[in-house]
Amino acid sequence: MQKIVYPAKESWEELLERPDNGLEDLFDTARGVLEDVKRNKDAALIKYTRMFDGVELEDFKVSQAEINEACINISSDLKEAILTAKQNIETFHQAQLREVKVIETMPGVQCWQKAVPIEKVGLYIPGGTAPLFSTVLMLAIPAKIAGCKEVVLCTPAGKDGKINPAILYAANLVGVTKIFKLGGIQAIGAMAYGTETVPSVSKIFGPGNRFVTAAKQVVSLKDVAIDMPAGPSEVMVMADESAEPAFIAADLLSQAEHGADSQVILVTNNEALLDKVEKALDEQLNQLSRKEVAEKALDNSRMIVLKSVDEMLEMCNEYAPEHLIISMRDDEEIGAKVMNAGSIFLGNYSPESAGDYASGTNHTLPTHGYAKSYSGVSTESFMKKITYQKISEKGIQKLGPAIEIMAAAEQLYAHKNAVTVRLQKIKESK
Ligand SMILES: NC(=O)c1ccc[n+]([C@@H]2O[C@H](COP(=O)([O-])OP(=O)(O)OC[C@H]3O[C@@H](n4cnc5c(N)ncnc54)[C@H](O)[C@@H]3O)[C@@H](O)[C@H]2O)c1
Ligand SMILES: N[C@H](CO)Cc1c[nH]c[nH+]1
Ligand SMILES: [Zn+2]
Repeated sequence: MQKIVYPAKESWEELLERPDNGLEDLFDTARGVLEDVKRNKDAALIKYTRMFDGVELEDFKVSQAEINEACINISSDLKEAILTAKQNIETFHQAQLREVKVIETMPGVQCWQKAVPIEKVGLYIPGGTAPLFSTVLMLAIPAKIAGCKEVVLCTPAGKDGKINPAILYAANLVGVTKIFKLGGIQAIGAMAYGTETVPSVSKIFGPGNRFVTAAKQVVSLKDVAIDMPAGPSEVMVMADESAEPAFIAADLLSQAEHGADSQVILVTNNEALLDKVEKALDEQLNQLSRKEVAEKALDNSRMIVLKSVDEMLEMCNEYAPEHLIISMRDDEEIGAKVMNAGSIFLGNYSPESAGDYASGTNHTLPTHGYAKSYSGVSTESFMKKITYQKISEKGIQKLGPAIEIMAAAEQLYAHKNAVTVRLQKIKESK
């Protein structure tokens, strides 16, 4: 990991650059594949699954027999752990449902807003390098709490043509049964446009690699809504002298092992930490099965020493990390000043992995600086809001003249008349 001490402000932008994942070229690739899936449906899915996943498949739908078999093959320890996570994620996401509140903006003018579920949603579960069954919980639980009627799940099959049993177990546990063996751009195309076997949906959720992220962005331009661009994982650790170097190294590696295009950044006001963290990284790297992937991600990564906590905050807000760990004495006070981050972990005992799996918060989060403008997935992401209003005779008498004047000023006389005819009727009835 590159070490940088007291960088000049002018160099920050360059320092904080994400690894170039060639997204521009990817958009062209994605467009081509998506067009083909739209036109040739299942035939295109067969072709691209062979081409990109190296799997020969005729039927993408996972059968109930496959789900049942997967459930038998999960150890009781893993089942128990998944249940703990499920409970916490349910508790946190259930609490996000809001009550409908009727607001009287003026006498006789009542307005309210009701959230209703998006009826058909598609969940993408990454499976290229690691089968992220935890993502099933993160997406399907809020979808069910929101009340979505149709939940479609796509995830790539392994070379044996099978889906990892833990993904099927988690899906079955939360009541998702429309599961398809599809990954990458073709999975996004199938859910966006529908094919002979895969139903189309109104909104697509889920993280994924750069191909998946590019495809989601392309289909979102006109065909279907998406949650957000949730690409290669990243973490920023803000640390002072109270931080534990071994914990920092572990947290950096936890996101580095996701992929070679992940990025991890340490920002500190304590220069002495750098060597200690570097040593801990070397020790811990050797114990990882995904050492090579993590090493590549560390090449994209930096340790930066800044002069003050204010500068550290400024850098964090400029970078807008997907995950932010604050291992500092005043963690809560500093955390309250953060404007741009997907999810924040406070103190020495809140590892980022807790949010990835089981504390209850959602791990589907905006990456690549999108935390400046997007939130992570929540129950609300699976809902849309409808506003209602009910205006009484008294209400339209009070509000009507303002509407008439504004409509006339915009020269929209039919708008004005919709009020005028009502006011006249009230006058005549008196
Ligand atoms: N931001 C978040 O919330 C979040 C959460 C979890 C995971 N992630 C990220 O998700 C990603 C998961 O990536 P993954 O690769 O393991 O799984 P994936 O399922 O996202 O991608 C695998 C698919 O990519 C397609 N693909 C591979 N090479 C291709 C090529 N050359 N051309 C076209 N398509 C190709 C294949 O069809 C394959 O099925 C990681 O980058 C991880 O960091 C992000
Ligand atoms: N850290 C990932 C989000 O960037 C989520 C995840 C799933 N499993 C492990 N981690
Ligand atoms: Zn993770």
